[in-house]
Amino acid sequence: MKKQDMNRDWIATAETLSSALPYMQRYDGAIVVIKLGGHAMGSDEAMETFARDIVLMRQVGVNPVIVHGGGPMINAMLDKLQIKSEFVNGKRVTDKATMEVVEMVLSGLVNKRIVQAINAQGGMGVGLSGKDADLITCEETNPDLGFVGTPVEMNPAVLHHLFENDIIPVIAPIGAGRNGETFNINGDTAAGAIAESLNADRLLLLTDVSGVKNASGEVVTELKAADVEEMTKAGVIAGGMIPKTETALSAVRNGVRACTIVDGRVPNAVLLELFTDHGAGSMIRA
Ligand SMILES: Nc1ncnc2c1ncn2[C@@H]1O[C@H](COP(=O)(O)OP(=O)(O)O)[C@@H](O)[C@H]1O
Ligand SMILES: CC(=O)N[C@@H](CCC(=O)OP(=O)(O)O)C(=O)O
Repeated sequence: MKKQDMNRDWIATAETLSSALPYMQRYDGAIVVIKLGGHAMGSDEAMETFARDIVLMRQVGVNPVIVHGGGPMINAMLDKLQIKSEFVNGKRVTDKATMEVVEMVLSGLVNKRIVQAINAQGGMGVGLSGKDADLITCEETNPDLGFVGTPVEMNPAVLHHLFENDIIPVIAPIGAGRNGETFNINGDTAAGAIAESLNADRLLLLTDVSGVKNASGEVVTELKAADVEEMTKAGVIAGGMIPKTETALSAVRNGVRACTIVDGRVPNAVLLELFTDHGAGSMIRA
C-alpha cells in the first residue's frame, strides 16, 4: 500500500472513532442484551471479531449481556448419538434424553467457547445458565413439546452484581422448573425474558439473515405488531423467525426500549448497530 493510501486509512479510522462519540454518550451505562444465534456463530475468526466488539462495548461503559443459542451444535451432537429430533413452530420437541444433550452442549461447549473468546480479548466473561442464582424459572410451554420451558419468574440480581464488577455475563438458555426439572428454552425467548427483567435499553437478535423478509424476499426495516401478525398468518414469517418476532414484540411491549433483528454474519454487526447511523436489519415497534 502507498504511504498516502495508508494515511487515508488512518484518517478514516480516526473519523469513525470521532463520529462514534454521541452514540457512546447515549449508551453510557446502558444495558444491551445480545442474542447470538447458533447460525450466526460461524468461524473462529467471526467469533473473535464478535468477542472484540463486546469487550469494546464494555470498555466504553455499556453493560452487554450475551444470551446464546446453539441449535446447529445440538443437532450435530444428537446426530452423533443417533437421537432423532424435530421442531414445531421453531421449538425443539425435547424428551429427557434430548434435554441432557441440550444442556451439555449449550452450558458446556457453546457457552464456554463464547466465554473463552471474550476473555481472549481482555474482557471478563462469566458463563451461566438460567439455573444459576435462580435467574430463570420455567413452566412447561406445552405438553406436546416435552421439556420446553417458558420463563415465568426471573431473578436478574446476579446480573447487576456482575455489571458492577465489569463482568460480561454469557447465558445459556436453560431454565429450572419448580419441581427440579431442567427446561430447554428457545434462545430468543430466553434473551427476551432477560431483556425484559433488566428493562434493557436494547435487545439485538443476531441471526443468519439480513432481517425479516416480506413475501418478495425484501428486508422490512421497520415492523409493527400488526405487520408481524399478518406476515405470520400468511406464513411469510416461519420456522426460526417465529420465536424471534414473538420475542421482539413482547420485549418492546414490556419495557425494552428497542429490539432489532440483525444479520450477525456481517463483521462488527453489533458496533454498526449501536455506534453508527448505519444500523441494518429489522426494528420491531410496539
Ligand atoms: N420472513 C422471514 N424473514 C427472514 N427469515 C425467515 C423468515 N421466515 C423464516 N425465516 C427463517 O428463519 C431463520 C432464522 O431463524 P433460526 O434459523 O432459528 O436462526 P438462529 O439460529 O440465528 O436463531 C432464517 O435463516 C430463515 O430461514
Ligand atoms: C426450545 C428450543 O428450541 N430450544 C433451542 C435452544 C437453542 C437455540 O435456541 O438455538 P438457536 O438460537 O441457534 O436457534 C434448541 O433446542 O435448539
